[in-house]
Amino acid sequence: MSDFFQKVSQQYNQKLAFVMYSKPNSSTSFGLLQEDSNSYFLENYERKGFILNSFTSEKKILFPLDKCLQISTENNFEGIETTSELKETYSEEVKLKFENLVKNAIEEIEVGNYKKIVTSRSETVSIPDFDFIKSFKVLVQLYPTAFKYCAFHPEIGMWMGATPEQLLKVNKNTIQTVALAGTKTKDKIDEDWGEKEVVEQQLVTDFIVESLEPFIAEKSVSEPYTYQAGNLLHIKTDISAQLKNKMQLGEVINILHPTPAVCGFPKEKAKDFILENEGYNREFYAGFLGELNYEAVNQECENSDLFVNLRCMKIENKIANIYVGCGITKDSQPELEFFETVNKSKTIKKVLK
Ligand SMILES: C=C(O[C@@H]1C=C(C(=O)O)C=C[C@H]1O)C(=O)O
Repeated sequence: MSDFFQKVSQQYNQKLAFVMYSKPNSSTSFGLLQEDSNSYFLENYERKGFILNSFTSEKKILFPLDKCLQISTENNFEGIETTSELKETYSEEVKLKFENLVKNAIEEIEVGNYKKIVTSRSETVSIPDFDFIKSFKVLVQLYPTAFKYCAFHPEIGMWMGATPEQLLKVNKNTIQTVALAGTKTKDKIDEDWGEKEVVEQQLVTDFIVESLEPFIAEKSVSEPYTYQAGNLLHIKTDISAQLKNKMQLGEVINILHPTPAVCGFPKEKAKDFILENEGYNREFYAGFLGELNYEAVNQECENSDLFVNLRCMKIENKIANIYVGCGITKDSQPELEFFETVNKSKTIKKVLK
């Protein structure tokens, strides 16, 4: 085993916090190994470190840079098997329960209370022979364009994922974000997007652009385009702008998170619907994670690189809890939405084989 993974493995054996991650299109994995057994939480957005922020923002775990050993490795993991087809397995009971949640959301949207609600579910898979280092390597190999990570913290256990969605990238005063929504499988690449997906994604773009307006200048918004994430395709719009005041980073994050891509619109009402109706705790799923105020090499500035925690799982006692959701609008069909979550769960299930 390489030195990098040996250190991570020792860290885990001592039940000390760590995170390892590899950014989109990068050939490097980074690790932060916390040197003490304290729990650190983010109190303000001037801190430097790796943050794991829960969906409701109740928990903001920080791996402070000044308390961590920083390590890295090149991603040339040889001999890792990454190709295998998955059987679809789900119970009728699970399907019915999710379809009822979706129906409930559609009814609320039809009476005009919401424009969009993102409903989700968690699914458990038994993993008696799970090896987190091997699974992380497979994630990195399988999803080069995603943000891949594996984090362990005594407060929250082990989480792992490969997300296609950037929440916010900050470089000097330039900020970048995306509106990502609408889903179909890769084999439908030549079919046009349906009206439902186009409307659903535009709503995310409009929310982001309108709510960032007071904080930004010189914005640039791309045309929506098709973006591949594993076996799925999404509609994506790239948004960039100049931040008027760097001190407003925390406010910008609070405005963006959770976006209508993972929560709904109007935001606070949709969050309440989710908390009251989903019937389970999302914890860190659909929260965000990543680098906060890292010193950029050769630049006199600090950079942040944050991602929405999607296509992820929590590992607990030889069980993987996989989290998957989908955006519901008035035109949603409950059964199709259920199958969308089944397709999304394959991203993670592939690394459990
Ligand atoms: C909610 C998830 O994904 C989000 C919802 C999407 C949709 O509804 O089409 C697409 C991409 C993500 O913004 C998830 O992966 O769990």
